Amino acid sequence: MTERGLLIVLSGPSGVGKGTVRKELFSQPDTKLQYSISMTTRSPRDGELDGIDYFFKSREEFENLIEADKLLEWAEYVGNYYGTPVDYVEETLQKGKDVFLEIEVQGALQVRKAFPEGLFIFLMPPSLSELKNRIVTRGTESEDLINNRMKVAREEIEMMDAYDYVVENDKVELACDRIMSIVTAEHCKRERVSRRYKKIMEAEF
Ligand SMILES: Nc1nc2c(ncn2[C@@H]2O[C@H](COP(=O)(O)OP(=O)(O)O)[C@@H](O)[C@H]2O)c(=O)[nH]1
Ligand SMILES: Nc1ncnc2c1ncn2[C@@H]1O[C@H](COP(=O)(O)OP(=O)(O)O)[C@@H](O)[C@H]1O
Repeated sequence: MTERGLLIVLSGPSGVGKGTVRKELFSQPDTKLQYSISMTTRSPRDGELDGIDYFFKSREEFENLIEADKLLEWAEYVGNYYGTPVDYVEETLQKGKDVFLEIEVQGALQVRKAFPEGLFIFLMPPSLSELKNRIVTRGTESEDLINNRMKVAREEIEMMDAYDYVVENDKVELACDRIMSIVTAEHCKRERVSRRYKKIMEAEF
């Protein structure tokens, strides 16, 4: 039987660099991680493509997915719905592959309930002023939305204790290295536990 893959959840406040870090991780040709593309009712930003960045849905379509139990988790975040397709996650883990979710805090806490064995990583900005600086520099949000996101960000940072690891995103490459070291260490730990478990179960009694 194939060992199930590891579910890796990366979250953190808006603007901390989750998307940037995730793209950098997935640009590495030897990556074995599988990215789960989320559903959202947010409008595509310039350059974003349906089925690549997100599956873009109407509110009605999204609510139908909730009704049909097609989402592992979902959350309403700054006026839009975001959610993770459950079938993709389940099927990929079943094949023994690691699935990577990049989601906000409310959703991560729901995943924690469904997958307590998952690996939960919180991406932290070097400071709140640097966080605001990054959101402003990205230039995708109006002033109102930026203030809204900063308010939500403070509440999100308070939730970091619910995660297994906190990783600082000072430099993108360093944050990626830290995340990959955590994933590698977690695999080693699970293999050791699994070998010990097999040894106990196979022993004569
Ligand atoms: N709960 C949940 N959050 C998601 C999902 N996909 C993306 N998000 C999060 O929703 C928030 C807003 O995403 P987005 O509008 O793309 O803005 P950005 O990440 O700040 O550039 C971010 O914190 C994302 O990580 C999802 O499937 N579920
Ligand atoms: N380590 C970093 N140092 C400086 N700027 C960064 C870093 N990581 C991300 N950024 C910038 O911060 C902004 C927000 O990053 P993004 O990945 O969109 O954040 P999130 O997905 O968490 O909302 C972008 O303009 C991005 O280029």
